[in-house]
Amino acid sequence: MTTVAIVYHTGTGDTGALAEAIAKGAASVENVTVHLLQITPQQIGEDGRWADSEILAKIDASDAIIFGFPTWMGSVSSVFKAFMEGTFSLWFAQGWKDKIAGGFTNSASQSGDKLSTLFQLSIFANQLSMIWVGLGDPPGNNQSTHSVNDINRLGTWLGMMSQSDGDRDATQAPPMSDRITGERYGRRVALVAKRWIEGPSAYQTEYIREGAIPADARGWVGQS
Ligand SMILES: Cc1cc2nc3c(=O)[nH]c(=O)nc-3n(C[C@H](O)[C@H](O)[C@H](O)COP(=O)(O)O)c2cc1C
Repeated sequence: MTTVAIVYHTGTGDTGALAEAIAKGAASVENVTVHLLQITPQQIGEDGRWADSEILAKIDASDAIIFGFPTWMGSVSSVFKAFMEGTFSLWFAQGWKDKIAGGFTNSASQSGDKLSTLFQLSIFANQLSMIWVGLGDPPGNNQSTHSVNDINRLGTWLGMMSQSDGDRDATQAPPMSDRITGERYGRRVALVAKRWIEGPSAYQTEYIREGAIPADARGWVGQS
């Protein structure tokens, strides 16, 4: 059995909706158990660092960890930053060395400087000597025939990015194309982790046609 933990912070639920999509994708892989773990301000101590032994035990027992947070002020959200700093003793012990890592972030603007926060996160994972897994799908929405309904519509590689319109709540934002992209990313990380645990026979590379438009994404953003 391979275990994937999705550890995330969300302020108003948008990043949480993406975390659920990623969990769904990871859980679609046979023999994979998924823990969906939310980081909250209540778990932060007086020293400003995150601590929660129950959640930490579940993360410790996982083979892969996918981290997620909203991009705030062009940076990792403060609550998630407290989580990162809360792993300081783990860094000393290199306690997550050789676990598989992935990451996602969500914000209101198309760019919103999200790339800088994925940089921050990938450096964090590498400081812990984890093995980073990028998105693995080609960029969408970059030709005249493409649209916002494309998988990977924001065109990123380092990790998963989504965008949530500021005037929509978490039932609609991020849009379906981002949620499907998230599902695919969760599945990819779970497959890579499974290969890491069970060996090459447990894994087959999954490709996508460039600019593929998922049929059920249409209509979500009001387009036919
Ligand atoms: C304090 C704060 C800072 C923000 N900074 C950014 C930013 O730098 N770039 C951006 O695109 N959106 C920014 N936003 C918008 C949020 O990223 C956006 O509303 C996101 O969907 C929130 O996700 P959540 O519902 O998971 O909290 C900011 C929002 C807040 C509250």
